[in-house]
Amino acid sequence: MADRDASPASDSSQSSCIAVAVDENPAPRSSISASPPTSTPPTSLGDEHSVTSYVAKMETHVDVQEEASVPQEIIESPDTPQPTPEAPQSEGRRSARRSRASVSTYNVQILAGTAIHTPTKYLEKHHKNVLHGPAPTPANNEVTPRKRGIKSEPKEFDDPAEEQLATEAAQAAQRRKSSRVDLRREAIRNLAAVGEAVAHKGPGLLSGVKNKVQHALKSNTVRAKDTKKSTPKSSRKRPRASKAAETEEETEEEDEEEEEEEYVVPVTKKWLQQGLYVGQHRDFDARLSEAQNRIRRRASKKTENKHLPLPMFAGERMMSGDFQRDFKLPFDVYNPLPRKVKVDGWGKLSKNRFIGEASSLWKQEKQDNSTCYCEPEDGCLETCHNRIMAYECDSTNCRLTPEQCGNRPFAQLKKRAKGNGYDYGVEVQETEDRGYGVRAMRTFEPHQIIVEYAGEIITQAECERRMKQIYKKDKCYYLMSFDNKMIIDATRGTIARFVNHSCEPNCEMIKWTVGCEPRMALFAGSRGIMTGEELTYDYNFDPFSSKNIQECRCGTRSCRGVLGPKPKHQPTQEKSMVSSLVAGTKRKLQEVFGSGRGSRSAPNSPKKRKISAIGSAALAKARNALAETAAVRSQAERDNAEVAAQRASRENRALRRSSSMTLSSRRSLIRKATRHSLPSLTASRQTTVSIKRRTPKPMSKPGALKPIKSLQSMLKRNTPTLQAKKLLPAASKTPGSPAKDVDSDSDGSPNITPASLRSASRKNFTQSKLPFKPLKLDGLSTPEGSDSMAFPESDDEDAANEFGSVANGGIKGPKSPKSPNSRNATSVMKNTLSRSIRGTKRAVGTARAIGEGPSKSTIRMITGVEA
Ligand SMILES: C[S@@+](CC[C@H](N)C(=O)[O-])C[C@H]1O[C@@H](n2cnc3c(N)ncnc32)[C@H](O)[C@@H]1O
Repeated sequence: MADRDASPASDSSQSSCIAVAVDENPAPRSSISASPPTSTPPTSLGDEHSVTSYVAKMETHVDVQEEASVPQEIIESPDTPQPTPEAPQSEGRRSARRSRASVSTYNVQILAGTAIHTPTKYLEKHHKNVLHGPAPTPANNEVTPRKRGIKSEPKEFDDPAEEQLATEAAQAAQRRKSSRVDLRREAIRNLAAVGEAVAHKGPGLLSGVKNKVQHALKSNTVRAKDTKKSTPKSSRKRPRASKAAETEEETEEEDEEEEEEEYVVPVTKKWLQQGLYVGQHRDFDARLSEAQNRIRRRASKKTENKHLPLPMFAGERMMSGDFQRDFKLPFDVYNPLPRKVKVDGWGKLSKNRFIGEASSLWKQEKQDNSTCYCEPEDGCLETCHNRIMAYECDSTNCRLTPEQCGNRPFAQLKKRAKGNGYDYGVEVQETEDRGYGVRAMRTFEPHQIIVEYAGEIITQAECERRMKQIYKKDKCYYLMSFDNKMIIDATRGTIARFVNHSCEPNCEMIKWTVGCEPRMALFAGSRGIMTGEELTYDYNFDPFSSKNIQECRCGTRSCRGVLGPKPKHQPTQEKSMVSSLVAGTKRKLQEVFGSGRGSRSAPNSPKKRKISAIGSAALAKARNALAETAAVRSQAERDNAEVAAQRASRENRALRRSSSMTLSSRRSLIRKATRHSLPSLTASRQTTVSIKRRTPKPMSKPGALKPIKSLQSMLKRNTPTLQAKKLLPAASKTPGSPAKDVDSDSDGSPNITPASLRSASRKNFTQSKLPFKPLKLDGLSTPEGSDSMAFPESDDEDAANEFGSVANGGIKGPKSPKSPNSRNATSVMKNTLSRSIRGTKRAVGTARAIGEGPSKSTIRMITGVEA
């Protein structure tokens, strides 16, 4: 056998046999340890046998289990027949097992207490061992029979090395056990001390403490049914509380009986097992493995919020219950990543492109220039003339360097576009119910430029063609009318085309002139923009026909309900004002042609015939003029309907924008600066157009006005015609002027009612008498091409006088200084007619421009095809 033992061909089973042989014929252990070369190397000290024979290892374990299950009494009973070494062995195999049992296997790391990794699957078991067991008492502070059985087994070691190892292992085990026992003993001592204290201080304290403990640890209380089963009833000792407790009523004792069955598990730290914030979902059970938790979570089918991990359950209140909204980080820490959204049908253009005739048309239109007179210390801020007029400063119209000048928004934008996504600051985002929208990825200061509305610049004719042919079936239009004859079609354009409408917008679309070219851009409103906000502006929608009116889903408080104007429901006073102006003109025409009551000429005189002939020709013209007036009126009515629809929100916004730029405030300020007594027409959609002397307020918006001491001088320099202000008092003293009406209010803020306007129209549009030509405000012209804000020139004054003379007595009336008696009546009438019509148109245009403010009078979205 020894030969076989040394044989290189022997396998593990063979070595098992060898072990048996060794037991029977004692031989030096060293020969046994000479394992065959095929065996695995030892994995631990004293493991020689186990590594050479897997079966042997298992057997050892079985033996230990068997011994452990032998009751103590049986082991210690003298009656029990004990196997003696001399006892005959029925099988050699049995004795082999016995001999192997004496060779215990040890894991050095576990013995030394350096084993740091415990597989998760053992955790629960370990957890139970440590936490779930009943509190030990000194009485049961003894080793279990199983362990005792192992330990008490006498061991005989042939090999001194082996003996030493066994001794060391036993000591290590003892150390571990004793430290645990020490802790338990200490805990028990503490409990005893508490019990004593309770006994001295009475039952009140006991019940108080008991309640508190029960309350605090209620959530950690578990039933120990399984433990109860395994533990003999006699060994389950509850801590004796006190004599007082014993005197409690039986009912209480019954309760206690129930409570006895429960024991408290101390609160333990839930260790993170992987990743940051692991186990932060509510149903996480620290005693289960990650995988088990995952399975449980899936089984529960609860939808979990997938946002960034939170501190344990923080914000849960916000995300559930009444709030029901997703968690959002504060804006100042929130920095969304730029995303690129691909939108079908969007051809990107980064700057305007003139199409067809539009280019030549634009060049034909002589653009006004503006120059600023700012000093470097002014920095082209609120007081900059260019800024007021919405002109961008550049080297041609501003003396400041780009660094000094603060009125170059489009240049700023260009620089910004070269940066990264955050610099650019806007991105397309899909909205819930309004298609795409645009949101801010950064903050914008009040009135700061955000993005340019650029696209193809087309003529009105081209726009109509496109609408009828190309965009006929489209639901979204990207057409923006920003000039009398120009339209920006941003179907191919910048991202600004995606900005949605809101009745309470946070941005404004404003037309600027940059290097003699019109450009449109979205500017932040007076509140500024926060990161993440959706950008909106008021479309001032022109739906062309009622068929194209779309429902507004802006969801704001003052939502008008539709993107277009609301259906006409009530005639406004503005409308009546416009109609009365037109009616007044008609009446005058009738007066001119003799049908009026004021005609004094003889019915059949040659003069009358001549006049009548002239009159009939003029009448035809007048009819045409009336038709034109009617067209103007219908347009005005349409606008009025829109005005009515927008009134509420405009008023609100006007209030909010008290410090922002309005057309009227511009005019008011300019007039104030030039010390004209002419009151400004307040941009208002009220039923009466109030004329007030306003105290200009400071404004921060680009192009806004601010009371400035230098403005007057600047305007003097800039506008020589303003020198004519000296003539103003004379003008205001003109007989028949509405000066009395205007100054009727004691506070100097008179109202102009439709009646007074009517009388004003009869009395030559007294405003027209102003002998100066104020600064021409860009973007205020009527759709017909006449500049509503340009006051009549000197010939208008003449016309007005002539008109006045007609009104005051026909051709026989007072003569104008520039209308000699010899002037042909025909030309007088022609002039009168055409000017009266022009005056009416102007009045209508002015009335329209009044509530619409700068640029906005013409800037509007267009949708749908003309009905
Ligand atoms: C210039 S586009 C704006 C971008 C558009 N949402 C898109 O997806 O392309 C104008 C169109 O957007 C929609 N829209 C914009 N604002 C809206 C609002 N407040 N309510 C409903 N629809 C709106 C309308 O269909 C409108 O014709």
